[in-house]
Amino acid sequence: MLIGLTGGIASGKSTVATMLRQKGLPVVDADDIAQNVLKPGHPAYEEVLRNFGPEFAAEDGTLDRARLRQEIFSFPERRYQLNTIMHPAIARERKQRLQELLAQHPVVIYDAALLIETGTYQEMDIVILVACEPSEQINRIIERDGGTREAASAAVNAQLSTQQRRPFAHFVLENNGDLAALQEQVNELLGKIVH
Ligand SMILES: CC(C)(COP(=O)(O)OP(=O)(O)OC[C@H]1O[C@@H](n2cnc3c(N)ncnc32)[C@H](O)[C@@H]1O)[C@@H](O)C(=O)NCCC(=O)NCCS
Ligand SMILES: Nc1ncnc2c1ncn2[C@@H]1O[C@H](COP(=O)(O)OP(=O)(O)OP(=O)(O)O)[C@@H](O)[C@H]1O
Repeated sequence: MLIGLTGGIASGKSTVATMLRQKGLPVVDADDIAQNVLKPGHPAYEEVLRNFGPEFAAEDGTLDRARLRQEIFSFPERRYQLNTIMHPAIARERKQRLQELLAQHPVVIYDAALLIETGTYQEMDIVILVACEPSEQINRIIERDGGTREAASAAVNAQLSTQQRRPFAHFVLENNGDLAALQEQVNELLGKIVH
């Protein structure tokens, strides 16, 4: 069984993923794959620099992630341009990693913010949504990543809203409370889907 875990930026997906790993479930993280695909030498890395310009490389040759992040959340057309390069490359690595894990485990989790936007939800047996108020997402982004309220708000607005995601979800974890409340919902959910 392949379970998709999704939700907006800083909604709490990685926190839920950690709770699931603690219960012994393997999790593949789309952000991890994206980082891998953007390592120097990878074709997607070369293509990003060709499209965005050499100023997006840091002095050591690695990609300037903070700069690219600011660029894609400021300009929608730049975001589409990055998505066009990244999403096919992410999809290739996703399929390979998930296939390998599914050969060894009865349940595998795929954690991706853009699960619905990219259509990847269609490959999942079950979709779990981590739901969070936008104001809370913005607070968590500022606390975790720093930056301005405007930048945090732009990142939230670059994605589907929680309300738009709800119809795609089989289960929803409401994450506006504390970590204990989230853990309780995760435990309850696991009781329903893993026997
Ligand atoms: C722009 C990049 C370099 C910024 O890196 P940074 O280390 O600052 O952030 P990180 O990788 O941890 O991403 C944080 C979150 O930003 C959001 N996000 C990232 N890319 C996008 C995008 N293209 N559109 C909307 N939201 C996005 C997601 O919620 C993600 O979880 C990086 O996010 C990236 O490579 N993005 C493109 C790949 C992608 O679409 N990733 C999401 C996979 S579902
Ligand atoms: N219930 C909670 N109480 C307190 N802090 C929380 C809670 N849920 C998440 N957080 C914190 O909010 C931040 C965002 O959570 P997390 O990294 O799990 O989100 P995410 O959805 O994986 O984000 P991204 O899409 O950016 O990868 C983290 O610093 C996390 O520790």
